[in-house]
This record gives sequence, structure tokens and C-alpha cells, in this order.
Amino acid sequence: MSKSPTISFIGAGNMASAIIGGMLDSGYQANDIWVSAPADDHLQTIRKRFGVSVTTDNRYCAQQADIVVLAVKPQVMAEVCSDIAPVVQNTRPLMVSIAAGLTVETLDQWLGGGMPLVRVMPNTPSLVGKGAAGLFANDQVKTDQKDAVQSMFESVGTALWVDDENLLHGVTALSGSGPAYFFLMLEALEEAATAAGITPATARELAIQTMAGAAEMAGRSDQDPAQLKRNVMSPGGTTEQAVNTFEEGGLRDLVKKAYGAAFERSRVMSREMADKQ
Ligand SMILES: NC(=O)C1=CN([C@@H]2O[C@H](COP(=O)(O)OP(=O)(O)OC[C@H]3O[C@@H](n4cnc5c(N)ncnc54)[C@H](OP(=O)(O)O)[C@@H]3O)[C@@H](O)[C@H]2O)C=CC1
Ligand SMILES: O=C(O)[C@@H]1CCC=N1
Repeated sequence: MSKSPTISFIGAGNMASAIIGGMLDSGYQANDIWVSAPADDHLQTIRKRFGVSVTTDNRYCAQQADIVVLAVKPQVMAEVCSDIAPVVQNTRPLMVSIAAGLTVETLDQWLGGGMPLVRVMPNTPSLVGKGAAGLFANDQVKTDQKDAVQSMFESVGTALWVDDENLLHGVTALSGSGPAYFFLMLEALEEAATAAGITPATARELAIQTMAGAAEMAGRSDQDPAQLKRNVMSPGGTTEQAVNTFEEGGLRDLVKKAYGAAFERSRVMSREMADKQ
């Protein structure tokens, strides 16, 4: 792909918007991007926000593209794929799916077979260039196509390949769903601080800055998170009390359980969708 590729998004929701917003901020051109979805009012919002081309016709959208990004919910993916299959079998773009729990094999069958397919598990912080994505390619994907999809997701954050598709269940439960875990922590901290008398606005600002600062430090430091945590815990001080409370309350087991629930849901979705054929 020597010239900049034309990229079509089928689906115009949270995740498509996050990726498109991040891509435009990092230098992709709006006139190389198409988006389709059923609701014209959503499309008009996207068009006004990003300046991309929009259509309610998925086939027309797919036909424009070197890369087609399937950004609809897993439950409507079968219908969307069989609708665009005749077009993409003819034009042979690289197909990229961001759907949780849908294997390349299932997607390829819905698309009529033999398509180059990359599965990506991205996350919503892509919108601010801080995304974290896991990628897996099937055998039909050529090196230049791999490079193109890697560039696309690197433009909105970190993009790492996995060589076994099953590992994407673990990526989904980690970075795909992960932003929600940290938003939950922010909500809880904000509630606790507000109950102690700090104004909601101040509580939110301090909590967000603390989370961002801790993440930035963990990313840059030579020390592992356990040591960074110990550095905050003065013996006999306040942090020790809080950390001990988390440990005694079973936070680690709860995190494992929550991670496992997301992981298992991804596996179940894969099986259910494969049975749908
Ligand atoms: N949200 C997240 O954090 C993440 C989501 N994902 C995956 O991304 C995918 C999309 O999720 P998300 O963006 O959250 O979902 P949303 O519900 O926000 O968006 C779904 C989009 O699909 C559109 N749509 C529905 N039916 C069709 C159709 N027949 N043809 C074309 N478009 C259609 C909707 O259209 P309309 O606007 O008209 O309603 C909407 O724009 C899912 O498969 C999910 O697993 C992956 C990683 C993270
Ligand atoms: O909750 C979901 O199913 C999607 C996939 C990962 C994040 N959101």
C-alpha cells in the first residue's frame, strides 16, 4: 500500500469514533476515511465532528476501501458480513474486525472465504492517542497490509501482535475492557473523597491526575509496580493502612475474578458466534 489507504468503518459507535478521532489527530486525512451506519443522524454527527465521508449503505462504504474496519457489535456482525460479502469478494480489501470474541475463521466464513483478515482488540483511550491494542492476522494477510494496520493502530497508541488468536481473550479482558476498571476506581475514589468533604470537582481532578501520574511513572520507571507502591508506603503512615485494607479485603482475588469473568465471556461469545453459522 504505497499511497495512503482509503479506510472504511462499518459502524459509527464509541469505538469507531475513538479510533477515527485519534487517527485524525495523528495526521490521517479525513478524505481518506468513510463511515457507514443505519442511523443518519449519528452519521451526520460524525461527519460534522470529523469531516469524514458518510453513508447509510454498508456495501457502498466497503467498496471505497483498501481497509474495511468492521466496528459493529458482535451480534449484528453476521448480517453485516453477509451483506458486504459480494462486494469485498470482488474488491479484496484488507478486512479488520475490532469485535470481541469473533474468530477470524467465523468472520471469514461470513465474508465468503479466503479474505485477508486482521482481528484487533483496541480500547477507547485511542481517542486521546493512548490506546492499547492486540492484533492477530490470518494467513491471507500480506506484509504491507500488516504494516498498514499496525501504523493505523500505532497512530492511536500501542499496537502489539499476538501469534496465537486465543491470546486475544486475555487481551480483551486486560486492555479492551480495562479502561472501565480504571473508570470504576475513579468513581469509587471520587465517592470516598466527596464523602470526606472534598468538593466533587476537586475530588475528580485530584483522582484523575493521581491515576495519570501513577500510570506515567509506572511506564517510565525502572522499578516494578510493587516497588513503586512500596515507595509511597511510609512505615506506620497512611498508605500502609489503605493498602493493607485493600489486601485484607481481597482486592487481588477480586481482580482475578473480574478478569476471569471478562475472559470467559469472550470465549463463550466465540463459541456462540461460531455456532451461528
Ligand atoms: N466500546 C469499547 O470499549 C470496545 C468495543 N470493541 C468492539 O467494538 C465493536 C463496536 O462497539 P462499540 O463501538 O462500543 O458499539 P456501539 O454500540 O457504540 O456502536 C455500534 C455501531 O454499529 C452500528 N450498527 C448497528 N447495526 C449496523 C448495521 N447493520 N450496519 C452498520 N452499522 C451498524 C451502530 O449504528 P447506529 O449509530 O446507527 O446506531 C453504531 O454506530 C464491538 O464489536 C465491540 O466488541 C472492542 C474494544 C473496545
Ligand atoms: O464489553 C465489550 O464487550 C467490549 C469489548 C471490550 C470492551 N468493550
